[in-house]
Amino acid sequence: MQREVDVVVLGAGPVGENVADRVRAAGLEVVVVEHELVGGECSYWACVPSKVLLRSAAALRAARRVPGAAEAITGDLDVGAVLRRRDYWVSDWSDDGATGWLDEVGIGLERGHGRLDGPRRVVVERADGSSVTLTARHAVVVATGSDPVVPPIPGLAEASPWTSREATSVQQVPGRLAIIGGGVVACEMATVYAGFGTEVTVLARSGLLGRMEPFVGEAVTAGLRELGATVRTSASPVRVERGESGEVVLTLDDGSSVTADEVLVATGRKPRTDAAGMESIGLEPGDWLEVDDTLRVAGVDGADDAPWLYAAGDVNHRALLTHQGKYQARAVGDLVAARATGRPVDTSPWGPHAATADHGAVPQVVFAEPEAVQVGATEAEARDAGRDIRIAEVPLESASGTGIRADGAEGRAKLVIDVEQGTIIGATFVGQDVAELLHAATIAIVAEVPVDRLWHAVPSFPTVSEVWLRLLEALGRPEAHA
Ligand SMILES: Cc1cc2nc3c(=O)[nH]c(=O)nc-3n(C[C@H](O)[C@H](O)[C@H](O)COP(=O)(O)OP(=O)(O)OC[C@H]3O[C@@H](n4cnc5c(N)ncnc54)[C@H](O)[C@@H]3O)c2cc1C
Ligand SMILES: NC(=O)c1ccc[n+]([C@@H]2O[C@H](COP(=O)([O-])OP(=O)(O)OC[C@H]3O[C@@H](n4cnc5c(N)ncnc54)[C@H](O)[C@@H]3O)[C@@H](O)[C@H]2O)c1
Repeated sequence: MQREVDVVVLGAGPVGENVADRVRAAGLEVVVVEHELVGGECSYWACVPSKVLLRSAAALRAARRVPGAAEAITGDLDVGAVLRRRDYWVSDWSDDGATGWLDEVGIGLERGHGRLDGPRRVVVERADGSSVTLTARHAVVVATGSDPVVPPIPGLAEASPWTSREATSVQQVPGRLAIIGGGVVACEMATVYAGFGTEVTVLARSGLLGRMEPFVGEAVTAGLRELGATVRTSASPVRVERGESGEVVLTLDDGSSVTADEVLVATGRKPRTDAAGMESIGLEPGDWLEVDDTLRVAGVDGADDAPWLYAAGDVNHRALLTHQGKYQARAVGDLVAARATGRPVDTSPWGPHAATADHGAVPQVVFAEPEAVQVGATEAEARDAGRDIRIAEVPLESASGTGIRADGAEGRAKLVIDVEQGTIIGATFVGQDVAELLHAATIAIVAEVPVDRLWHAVPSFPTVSEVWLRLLEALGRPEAHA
């Protein structure tokens, strides 16, 4: 079967859905191709279930830190209720709601495995063995996301390790969980399972959350240990074995071993481009798709006269985050629609058709214990880039709102300021509930607000946001100009 449409979107995760939404809003005919669930990894096995699994224990910990509320807590975390709330949020792994929305807005859905088959063509193999060839009049947008990497540690693959999928869709909580990795998934899942009462051992070959400011990893290491987890840094498994009893034994490089009921691999992601027909258009299967700021894929057959292949979301490796992928989706969806309908195109930096923020303004919240958030550059990244910078760094509890919120609350806040520009280029916060502090920093970076002007952005008393004032005080009041 053959079908011609304006635009084909390969992959209906959060990013593919948003591309299709923008293209459809411009009146074009668009089909999304999905071989699993509409809504993608984020909705069913990643962001949504993980944050729901984290939330109940975080709320309980927060209440325990407030005398008066703490005394009202009469029991422990109800893990069964947490899992049921997770099941609700993932719609019991049904995408009926998502496909209903596609119907409502007039986006076509082809269920099946899609692969490129030369310029502008996508072949979809359906579950019943039939296939359809979709030809795109204007563009194909690849939004196929990423898969977890399982490192080649002897015995690991044979030991049926968990990936983030099993960890977020768990029905029977294990008594002991070993986690390989020290990144975001490792820290969030260690927080979830330690909160459930599981004996958690994190095996990180270096410190935790190594891409953030060093104080973040230190705070999360301490936070996880306080929850009862064992955090072993400089520890690498060299062999993994699941015995007949079902236990998993991990032998480490120092000769010691860890025994657990399950082992979670949290060692990064690889692109879903291995079985997507990349070779048919001159690209290498299994590679991340390199794009420019308009999300156009480089080095593609048949694109000499007019661009036709774009990639958004995890698959382009710019930022493996739902919100950033959806930002790219809005830019590329509108760009494809503008090009197709002859409307003006603006790919200039910060224009509607460019994903400029990907370079220096990507926000991320790590929902660990404690929360850790960052936008823009760390001090080390700024120094490596040769920038002339100033640093402001203060304890979170220097704002009285922090102490009112929770007894014994501790944390840290840090700004990286470009001296020449006089603007913030990086911000990091760690501590309870800092997630909601982040967007102010993102706005300051994207809008390039002069730090001197921030003295006029007055945070309310007594909120945690007053830490912004403490940060400005650390930098000093601006001088009046003669
Ligand atoms: C445990 C975990 C927690 C996370 N938490 C957060 C968070 O809190 N916040 C955040 O911003 N990010 C988070 N992320 C990252 C986030 O999940 C991803 O950045 C996001 O899912 C990327 O969206 P996407 O649409 O690019 O890819 P995906 O969500 O992976 O969607 C891609 C879709 O394409 C389909 N597909 C792939 N290949 C084909 C093909 N050939 N044919 C047909 N269909 C295909 C897939 O089935 C899938 O539905 C988390 C990730 C993990 C693993
Ligand atoms: N809250 C959020 O925003 C959120 C939550 C979860 C995941 N994510 C996204 O998902 C992506 C994947 O997360 P992740 O934690 O899997 O990756 P990551 O890149 O954050 O961390 C990978 C970790 O595994 C370690 N590692 C890599 N190879 C290893 C090996 N062979 N042996 C031992 N350790 C090894 C690394 O040193 C690192 O500590 C991230 O890029 C993140 O952006 C986001």
